[in-house]
Amino acid sequence: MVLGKGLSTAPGLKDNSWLEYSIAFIGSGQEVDSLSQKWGFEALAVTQLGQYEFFMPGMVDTHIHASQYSYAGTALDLPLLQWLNTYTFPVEACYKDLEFARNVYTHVVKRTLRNGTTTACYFATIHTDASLLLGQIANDFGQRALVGKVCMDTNNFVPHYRETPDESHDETNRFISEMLKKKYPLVMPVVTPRFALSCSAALLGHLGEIAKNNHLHIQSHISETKEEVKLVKELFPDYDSYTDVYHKHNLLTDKTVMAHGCHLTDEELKLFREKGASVAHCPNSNISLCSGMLDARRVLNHKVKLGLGTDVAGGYSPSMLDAVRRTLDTSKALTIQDPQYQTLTFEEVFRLATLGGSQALSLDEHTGNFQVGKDFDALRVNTAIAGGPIDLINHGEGPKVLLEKFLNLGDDRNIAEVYVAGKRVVPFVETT
Ligand SMILES: O=c1[nH]c(=O)c2nc[nH]c2[nH]1
Ligand SMILES: [Zn+2]
Repeated sequence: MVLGKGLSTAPGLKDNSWLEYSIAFIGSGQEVDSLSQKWGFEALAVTQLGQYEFFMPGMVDTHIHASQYSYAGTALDLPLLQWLNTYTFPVEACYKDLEFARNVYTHVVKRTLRNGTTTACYFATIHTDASLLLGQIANDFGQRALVGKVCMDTNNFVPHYRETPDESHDETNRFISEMLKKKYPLVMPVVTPRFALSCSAALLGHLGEIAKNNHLHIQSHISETKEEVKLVKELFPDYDSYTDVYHKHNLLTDKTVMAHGCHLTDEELKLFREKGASVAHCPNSNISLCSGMLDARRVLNHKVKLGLGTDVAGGYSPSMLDAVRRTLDTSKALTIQDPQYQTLTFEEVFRLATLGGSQALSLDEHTGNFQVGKDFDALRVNTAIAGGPIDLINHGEGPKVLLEKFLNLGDDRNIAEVYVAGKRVVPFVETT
């Protein structure tokens, strides 16, 4: 496949089923005639990219709270635990109201798709029907998504926003079975204990069993702040570590993604690696709530799978381009503290936002890069879009410069089209 430079092309797409299209072959734009004969398509049907355009893999948001989108960009003045009690729990309690849920969830799915998030791993709320609605909306707009009904049976500060252990267990089973019954091609349920401070040991045990028996994905939070780590130690004194709390409840598997991990020890990262669990790096949230700075290089050196997350609304931006920039900023801040530190490169961070994310969600068989057999999840980027945020002063920039400019300066105006599993999902098709 050739990027930009006025040559062609998109990867060849093979009809895989009634809806999904995977990449059948990758060839050079100069070989269109022979490729069209070999693969049986019309050479005229090939998409020709403009000089400053390219296709890139869709971005993977490995951690986003769809239910917190209504207050994104506000309420960033408290540390995590106070922030949850003051802003988050009262808002999440509103998702009992399905019309409220429909409005916010439609906005967040559209906003993230428009910003190039082809795959999202969502937290919803404790409400099963609203969580199912989020799955339906993601499916209707064509986004690939993992959707989690949040589980929490401990909440002393906002007691009307919690479940009994039995409710949480039964409603999780209902959520999973109803979601699987829908047979959405790209939307799946994910078992979602909020975090150890919100869940009794009994509930964690139930959720681990449910995930194991149904081979499901698992998501939660871990070691975001030092205060949280200290409280987990007090609440679970018989465990070796915060990670061990999840591990002993069968919640640390090769389909687990844990958000944050800023304060994980080397021993805990070794356990992550052993179990194949991954970390969602959420740098905007980590800085916005003054939680900590994840040393992403250390996670990578431990060979732990790592993706990026916006963590809306602890993170104020729903855009994965922001997550890319904050990841680079955090890495540079660590370099300021220690000039020997090996700063992440923009190419490495680009990989985290795409392939890294798909690996972190164990979806890399299907998405993350342009490889024959994977689904075509892609952004058509036009760095020179009229009225856009990028001025290309030097003519004839190569693909690497165009990509770096887009990652650092671009926004949704530069994302001309978004494809998920070969289907164009942005621009949106207006239904009325
Ligand atoms: O950033 C976060 N957002 C949340 O909603 C949350 N819940 C537990 N821990 C959390 N951290
Ligand atoms: Zn979160």
